[in-house]
Amino acid sequence: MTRERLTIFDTTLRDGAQTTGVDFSLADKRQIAALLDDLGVDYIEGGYPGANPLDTEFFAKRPQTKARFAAFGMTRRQGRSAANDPGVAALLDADCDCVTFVAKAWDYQVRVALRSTLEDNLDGIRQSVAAAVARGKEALVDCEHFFDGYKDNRDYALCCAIAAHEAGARWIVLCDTNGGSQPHEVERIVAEVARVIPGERLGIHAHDDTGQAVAVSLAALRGGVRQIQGALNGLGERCGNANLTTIIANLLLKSDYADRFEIGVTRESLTGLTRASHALDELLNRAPNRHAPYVGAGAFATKAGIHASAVLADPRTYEHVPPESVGNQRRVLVSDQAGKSNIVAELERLGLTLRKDDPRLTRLLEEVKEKEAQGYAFEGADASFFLLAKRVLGELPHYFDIERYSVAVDRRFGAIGASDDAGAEAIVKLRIDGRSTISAAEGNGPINALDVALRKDLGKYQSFIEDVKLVDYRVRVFQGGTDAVTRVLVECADAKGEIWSTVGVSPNVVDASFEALVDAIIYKLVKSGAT
Ligand SMILES: CC(=O)SCCNC(=O)CCNC(=O)[C@H](O)C(C)(C)COP(=O)(O)OP(=O)(O)OC[C@H]1O[C@@H](n2cnc3c(N)ncnc32)[C@H](O)[C@@H]1OP(=O)(O)O
Ligand SMILES: CC(=O)C(=O)O
Repeated sequence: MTRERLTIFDTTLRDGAQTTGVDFSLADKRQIAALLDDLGVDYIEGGYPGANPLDTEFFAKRPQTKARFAAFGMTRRQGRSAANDPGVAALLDADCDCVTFVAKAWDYQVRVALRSTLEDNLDGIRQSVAAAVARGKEALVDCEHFFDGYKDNRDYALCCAIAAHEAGARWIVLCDTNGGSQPHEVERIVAEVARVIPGERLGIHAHDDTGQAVAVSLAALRGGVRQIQGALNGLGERCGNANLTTIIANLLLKSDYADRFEIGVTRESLTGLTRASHALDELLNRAPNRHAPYVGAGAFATKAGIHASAVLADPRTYEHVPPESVGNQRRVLVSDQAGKSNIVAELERLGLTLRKDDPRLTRLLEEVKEKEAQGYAFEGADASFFLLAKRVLGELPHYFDIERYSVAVDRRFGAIGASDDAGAEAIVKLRIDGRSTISAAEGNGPINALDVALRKDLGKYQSFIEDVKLVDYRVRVFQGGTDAVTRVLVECADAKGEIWSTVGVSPNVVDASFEALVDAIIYKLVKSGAT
């Protein structure tokens, strides 16, 4: 059966720039465009030339993409002709393949927001589209508030869409701008519109204000649209746009869509989806959403013991698609919810083999549960779990003893006009092979000072840890109040790119940090084969 071609339109660089807390640089925009192009989307909406210097500069030297490159902006302002509107001129002059005009499609918005007449708005749509077509650009019209408008004044909303179509727009995009529409409404309305304008000219642009933008987009597809708009990781105004990361995976992996439709993203490039999603977060300096469908670290993570034992028998018992299909991976977590199956799986991932009937496994599981009850969390500290397992198995080499450490925090208040000065000093005393070493270090804070002092002189082991870098440090205080227990998670990396996490727990944040730092060093020594 031949499949119908479906068009994917990405607006990460335009609507995504309207996300609270997102502030793209020019370099970010270029990298994101390349990321999207590698993925295989059909259109990349680059931004709004003329609205701000960044977007104007971005369009002055457009990225070279296989995807069609779109400039976004509004239809001509009221009281002006399209030929005499600097905003429209900036769009027509922009180095792009197509222009997306945003146009009001709800009579109430025309009256209240534009303070214009219904006829002038229609004329603005016609003139703007015609001007783009005359300049040899493909035109798209985002019919803003289309669904709310349709429910309020069906005829006017349709007139806007028809005006765009008749003026020569390639795509008429029905927008759920306020994000309040329900999937069943959208499916019905799209099916009605598709009786007037062919579905292969219709698109959907949905916002996620009811948490249903993906469902709304897929409902619109069932209703008849053949273009889906969205943004990577669901970036966008307010609660975001339809999450293209999720939509693309659904379209390729769910047979209802995959059997009927073909998209530019291939099954092969789908295996880069998790990487692309995380690369975007990295550029934005945001932690990836662990719970994101398909690409989150938790999307294929199994915590419950009962699930783990089934997943080990056959992953399909608790996985709706194979994690590799989207470039993600299966994880079986170790925690107080674990059974022996979780432990066996995690040990195996860490390179340790233990049979399920080995009595040491029972001891290890008991230790895990006991430590978790004290506040440890091994789920995010695989290296500490590895060391615990090695200890229980009697396989952990003894490298050094810690005799003591101390830390002093110092703050000097400057004279008027001079700046304040804050810092910390730490001393760490170790015994290695019967010899005491004492190291002192300064740092910008107590943990930094301790970290530097601990790694300053490890005697014969020093060469094994030279390339260790602390890359993340997180503190969680639980049980409230000043007598609370503190959990510290530390993430380290080495020159080979290996990353490992350790945990420390104590009522004292410095002590918890020291425990996690020591585990991080011992893990590196074990992994390096130091004896
Ligand atoms: C649904 C969406 O997400 S649309 C996303 C739009 N994106 C953005 O707004 C981000 C970039 N925007 C901007 O930088 C600025 O708003 C600009 C440069 C476009 C315009 O700035 P200003 O000229 O200062 O106008 P301002 O933003 O205050 O108001 C928008 C104006 O456009 C008019 N307008 C809004 N939509 C349309 C439209 N589709 N067609 C014609 N005019 C429109 C409004 O009536 C208002 O007119 P007014 O200035 O006569 O009151
Ligand atoms: C065009 C657009 O971003 C919207 O209507 O939501």
